[in-house]
Amino acid sequence: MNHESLLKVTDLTMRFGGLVAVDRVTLDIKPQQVVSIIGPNGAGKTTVFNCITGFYKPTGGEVWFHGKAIQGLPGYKIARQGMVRTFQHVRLFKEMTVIENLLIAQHQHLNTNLFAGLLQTPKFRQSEKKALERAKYWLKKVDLLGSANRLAANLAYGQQRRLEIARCMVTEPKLLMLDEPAAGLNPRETADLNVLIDGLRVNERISVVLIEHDMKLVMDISDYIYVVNQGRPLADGTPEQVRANPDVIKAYLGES
Ligand SMILES: Nc1ncnc2c1ncn2[C@@H]1O[C@H](COP(=O)(O)OP(=O)(O)OP(=O)(O)O)[C@@H](O)[C@H]1O
Repeated sequence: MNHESLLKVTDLTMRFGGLVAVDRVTLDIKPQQVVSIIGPNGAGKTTVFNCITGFYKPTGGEVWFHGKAIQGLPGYKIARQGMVRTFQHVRLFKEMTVIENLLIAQHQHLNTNLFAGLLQTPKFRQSEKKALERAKYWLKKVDLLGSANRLAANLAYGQQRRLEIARCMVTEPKLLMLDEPAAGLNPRETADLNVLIDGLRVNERISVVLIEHDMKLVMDISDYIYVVNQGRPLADGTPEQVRANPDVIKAYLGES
């Protein structure tokens, strides 16, 4: 295993009965890299995410994160090792306020001891204070500080998507996985997302993997791109290399 890698996936395979949804996909994500996975609808991108993040148990292949084999571990254990994700569809606690969403994410992540909470031990109070500071820091970053006490359900769609990213970031991950973060956003919101993701790499020094259909965003933001087609790797390279790859042009870019 290459110790330069943050995430290394080799020959990842996922079968559903007779369907091979993911067929020997290989990925190599370095620290502080933004990497996109692209491909047409049904290519297997979300299934790759589900296998890596522990929502599915892959039927084959290896997943190494930070030097440890993690394939087959449950999602919560993988999340605690510093890999967190968003989903294609917004998944917030809609009946809670914006800031409560960020506080509960930290409780879930740290598995805060309820007993310590009831007793209000100094250690517990200290960690509550830190959790609140982190929540405020991320609300500011995603431009939602003014909406801290609104119900998540009452936010505009673009704000909900930003809150999801903040909810991941308060757990201080090493790797953030975003499933179609620009879907449903207007061009201005997509441009803001571009700046936000770039800031995660530069300021927070984390890596980001995204599944995305917005080619402008993908080409602008990615250090490296993997293309999958019908579950199989089709091509990979820098945005320039992928843009110039005849197979990719034929299969995808030529379509739009
Ligand atoms: N739980 C499941 N059971 C059976 N088949 C599944 C399951 N999840 C995904 N598939 C199938 O696996 C294939 C890949 O689906 P997947 O959602 O990973 O594609 P995708 O590239 O993410 O598509 P999109 O861009 O539309 O989100 C599809 O044929 C899909 O129907």
